[in-house]
Amino acid sequence: MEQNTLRKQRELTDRLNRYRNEYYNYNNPSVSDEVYDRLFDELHKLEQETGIQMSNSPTVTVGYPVVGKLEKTAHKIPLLSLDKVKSSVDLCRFMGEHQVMIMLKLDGLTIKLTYENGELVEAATRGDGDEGEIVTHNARAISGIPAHIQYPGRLVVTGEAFIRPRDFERLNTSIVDENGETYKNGRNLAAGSVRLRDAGECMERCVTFMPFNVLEGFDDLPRKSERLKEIRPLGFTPCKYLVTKRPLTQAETEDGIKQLQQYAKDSDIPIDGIVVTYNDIAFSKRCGRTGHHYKDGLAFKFEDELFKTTLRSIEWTPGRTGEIAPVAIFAPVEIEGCEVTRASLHNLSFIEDLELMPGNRILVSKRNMIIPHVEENMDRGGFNLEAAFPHQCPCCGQPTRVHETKGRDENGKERIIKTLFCDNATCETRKLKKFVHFVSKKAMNIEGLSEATLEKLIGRGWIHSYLDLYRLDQHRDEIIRMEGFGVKSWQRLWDAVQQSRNTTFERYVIAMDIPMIGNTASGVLCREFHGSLEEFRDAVYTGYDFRQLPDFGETLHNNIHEWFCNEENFCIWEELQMMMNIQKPAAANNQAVGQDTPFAGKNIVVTGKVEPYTRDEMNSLIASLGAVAGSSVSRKTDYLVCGEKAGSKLSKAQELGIRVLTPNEFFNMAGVA
Ligand SMILES: NC(=O)c1ccc[n+]([C@@H]2O[C@H](COP(=O)([O-])OP(=O)(O)OC[C@H]3O[C@@H](n4cnc5c(N)ncnc54)[C@H](O)[C@@H]3O)[C@@H](O)[C@H]2O)c1
Ligand SMILES: [Zn+2]
Repeated sequence: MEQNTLRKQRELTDRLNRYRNEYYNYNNPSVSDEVYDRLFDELHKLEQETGIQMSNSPTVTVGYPVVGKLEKTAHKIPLLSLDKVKSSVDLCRFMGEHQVMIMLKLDGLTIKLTYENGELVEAATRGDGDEGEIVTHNARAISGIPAHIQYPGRLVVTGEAFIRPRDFERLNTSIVDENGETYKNGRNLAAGSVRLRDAGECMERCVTFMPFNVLEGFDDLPRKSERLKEIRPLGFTPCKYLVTKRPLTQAETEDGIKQLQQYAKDSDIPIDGIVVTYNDIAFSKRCGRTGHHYKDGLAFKFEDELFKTTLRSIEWTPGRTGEIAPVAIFAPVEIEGCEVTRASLHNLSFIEDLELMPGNRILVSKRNMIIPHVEENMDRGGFNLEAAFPHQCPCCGQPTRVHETKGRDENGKERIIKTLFCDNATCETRKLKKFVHFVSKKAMNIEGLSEATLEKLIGRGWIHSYLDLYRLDQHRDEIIRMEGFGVKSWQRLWDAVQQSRNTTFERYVIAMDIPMIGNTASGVLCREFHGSLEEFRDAVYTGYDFRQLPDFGETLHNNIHEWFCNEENFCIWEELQMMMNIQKPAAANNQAVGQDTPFAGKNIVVTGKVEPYTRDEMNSLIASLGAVAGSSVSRKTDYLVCGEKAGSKLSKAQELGIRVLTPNEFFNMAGVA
């Protein structure tokens, strides 16, 4: 038992350290803070039981040793973390009779600023508490850090560098991390930005600094709040706080927290809780510390709730590509007033990582308040991959296959991802999903042909191939007699089928379901091959290299060639076309526009705000010029149209020597000014 507890303790320590490294060094954690904090509490409990703490335990250390390339600096006074509580009762107990400051817990990363005789001499991160990274070069790129102050001698302030939620929302559409993925939240982006080596790039990230403590200086003032007040005239904007005048009741405490929360919301300041700290500095010092935190303060953290339930089963359903997707079915839990019983498990690797087996107790959340997500398995152990998935397709009974791809996990990190496949092209569910795709809005857009109706028609044996949809009138009388059908609904359906014959290059290509060819790629192909399906097909047969097209890579290139190599695909491609009337694309009809401007055939990326146009409107304008609207800046980009408050795309374009246009220049050249 003792041995088991110790092993578990070691395992938890290692796991938490792995998460800390991801979080602090790479700004890219693989679990949510809720899960991290729960595991942390679990480890803490075990340590109390065994009386043993590993020297690298996260409960006795802070942050994580830094691995970055920036220069390091030692902290004379260690910068520690905060102890956490989850209830206002615990908070009141902590406050007792003492005067406290109730402050915003800013959600960013800690920065320490050192001034000597009025000059900023160093800005540093917290790092592992004893040693941080020097980020002085970025100080002028962060708002709220005065370079010179009217203060003789030494002044050291600590505070938080953060990105306002509204800025994050705007920036996050264009900024990606080293893996090309967008940042999960403002904290990670702030941490990534402050540690950039290029101050220019940092500047674009709109990072703000707010002090929450004066570490050295104003030594004659006995209270923290007084020292914080004194730095305001020096040019700082300290973090918002309330100072208690007498002991607060629980209701008053909760009220104070609400007030601060509202303030943060109104002022667009990101917080993840409230900090309470004793105001008297001499008393605070006497409280002492642990390896992890000073004992004079506490954090009351707001967290997304996790709901405990039991995994009943895993449902496997093949999709149209043959990939069999797993869904967790669990005992009902009520989340935000809705009963939830299902959550996607994404793929086999996700199940393997969580070691999920029916009967396990699991924690479920609603990520961003919307999508149910299985966060954690509380009963790990005894997992066996082979037993975790069906070896026969649940639909057609054919053997399944585990497919391994180099991919990225849900946080954007590269890894091998295992997915389950049914390779049987005639697998009924696969077939059904293919038809669902074929008739969908983006593809042939046959209105009113629902999945349920398709299932019935396939079940009766009336549709085997897409062509059969256009011959459905052969079964008109039987369809009219079908349950839920009648003359009117048949007529509506048949009209919709007829209507869909008037279609476009893009829709036709999307409907064919070439792997990974969707809206964007089909648009590119349409422009490249002048809206002609024949020209596109001929290009395939003469070995056209699709990698030369914007945003087309090796995989897309191969997908197209492989698709056309399949005899059946090719027959459908040709035969179905004869039933269609393919409309010419707008740009080709409107040659004059396309040829008059320098943009025809060019790849144009837009960044920042281009008033009064929305991004969609800009993209259609670009398309109408016979150009391609790219989503990211690369060597294939010809022009970057740079609106207000541009992000990292601008520096990328400058780096690559790509021509940058102001919106006005662009409109002039396009002749739409
Ligand atoms: N998801 C993951 O994998 C992962 C990994 C490691 C850590 N984490 C998260 O980070 C937390 C630990 O990080 P931490 O040690 O920085 O602790 P913390 O962020 O919970 O609290 C301490 C920090 O709060 C900040 N702070 C903000 N406003 C403050 C104020 N007014 N007064 C004092 N301090 C203030 C300071 O930077 C201080 O260092 C964990 O609880 C977890 O939520 C997550
Ligand atoms: Zn199957």
